[in-house]
Amino acid sequence: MNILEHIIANKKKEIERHQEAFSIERLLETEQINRHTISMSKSLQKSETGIIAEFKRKSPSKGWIHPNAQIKDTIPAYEKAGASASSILTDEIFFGGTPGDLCQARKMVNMPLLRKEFIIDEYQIYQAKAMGADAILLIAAAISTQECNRFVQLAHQLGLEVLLELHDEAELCYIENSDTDMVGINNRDLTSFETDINRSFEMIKKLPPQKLCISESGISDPKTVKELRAAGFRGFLMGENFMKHELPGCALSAFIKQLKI
Ligand SMILES: O=P(O)(O)OC[C@@H](O)[C@@H](O)c1c[nH]c2ccccc12
Repeated sequence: MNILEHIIANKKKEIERHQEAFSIERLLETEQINRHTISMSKSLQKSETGIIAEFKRKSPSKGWIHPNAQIKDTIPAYEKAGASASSILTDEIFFGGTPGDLCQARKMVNMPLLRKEFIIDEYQIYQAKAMGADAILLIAAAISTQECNRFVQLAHQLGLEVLLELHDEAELCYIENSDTDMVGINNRDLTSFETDINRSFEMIKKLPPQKLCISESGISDPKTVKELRAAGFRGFLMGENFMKHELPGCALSAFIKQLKI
């Protein structure tokens, strides 16, 4: 079993547990379910920098990055530093996040929030809305094209935007029939953890020119962001580079200053 399969096997059990504790009917009664979401794609389109700053305490590839990071110390600081959006990991076992992290962040900021999760079931999309997310991630490698289309439709019904993550050419078929708002190219191979920024440069040539493209993972240099922007990317998803610092918001602020030079 590769790591992605391992995560998904655990996710299935987690979804069952969550659903038993809190049914879809109950999610539909929560406060955030009717909230007007903020458009992440528009925020990226109008931003000069396009940084999506991620909140991630640990990862399967790096182990613990910032075990005691707090939402209250990080997410408002990301917003103040000029993040166009924030991505919040809600996976507990592998990434050290909690659903409560996203709920807490929602109360503190007005920037768009992406629920970073391994979505394999409609239930998680209702959950994302109830937590206060504005957008969800769908990972092509984790779902079929049929599931992808179904999940995009449900997300849109709930007012959530969709970031569809692709890794290689074989996954281009996922964008053919689905109406995703943003396409992400993950520079990290989720089965081997290797990162290669050239993935982004190669894949963008194959994407329809009108798609809003985001480069994800392994970015640490403002020069790389500038090159990716010149190649057509409008969003840059960065986690470890900020989270490895005691104060991730300060690290983002310094990065954005360098980007503007
Ligand atoms: O910490 P990095 O290398 O800057 O990467 C951030 C983000 O792209 C990465 O966390 C990520 C991209 N796609 C994912 C899917 C699931 C979990 C995590 C991810």
